[in-house]
Amino acid sequence: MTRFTETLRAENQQDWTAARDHRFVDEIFRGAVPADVMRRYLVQDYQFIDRFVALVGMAIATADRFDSRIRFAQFAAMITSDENTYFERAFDALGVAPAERAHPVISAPTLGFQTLMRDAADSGDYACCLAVLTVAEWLYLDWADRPGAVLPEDFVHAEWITLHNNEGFRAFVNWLREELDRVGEAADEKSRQAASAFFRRAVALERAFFDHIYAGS
Ligand SMILES: Cc1ncc(C[n+]2csc(CCO)c2C)c(N)n1
Repeated sequence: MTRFTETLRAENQQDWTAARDHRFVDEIFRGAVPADVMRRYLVQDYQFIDRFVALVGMAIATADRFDSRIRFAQFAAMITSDENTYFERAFDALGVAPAERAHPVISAPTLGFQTLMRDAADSGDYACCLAVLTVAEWLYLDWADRPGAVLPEDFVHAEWITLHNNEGFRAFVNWLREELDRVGEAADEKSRQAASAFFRRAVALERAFFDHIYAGS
């Protein structure tokens, strides 16, 4: 039987591929993302984390197994720890002012993501939470995973790649996919449809997010 996550990706192949093979991805591997584009990207991306952690919280609450709760709890601890100072260092290197880090004008795709994550959490449905989390992680592993690629010199570019293609991240994405396969295959058709709709919205927004950082440059 085809994996549920494979079916979901295939249903969204156009947006998925457009994101994975985006100009941004090509440029970041060459270390050639223009500074103003990288600045816009990271400033907007930084506005994700709050709703993202809330969504992980709902996944912890709605998971059907203790083991799954533990996985997500450990993931939440990792993404909220002080260990990763990438954004701070990147903002320093790119000269992003404090107000722009804390309270930027929120772009339409960022607002779309915030709404999507809120909607998924409000659904109180584990498969719907998983669908959104899986896209956010799996699509990033997919673009960042270029075996043998030489990393760019600038850490702003290089670390954004290695954050999304390291072994720990890969293992977590593999687990997320297995989890969504398992839960999706056990769900009734109506719940599966609901999770599919969240997956679709997430993939479309990932593409729109990459697109919009180039608008106007
Ligand atoms: C638009 C956008 N989509 C997905 C990710 C990937 N991502 C979102 S939260 C998270 C875990 C904590 O870093 C990861 C890997 C991103 N950064 N920006």
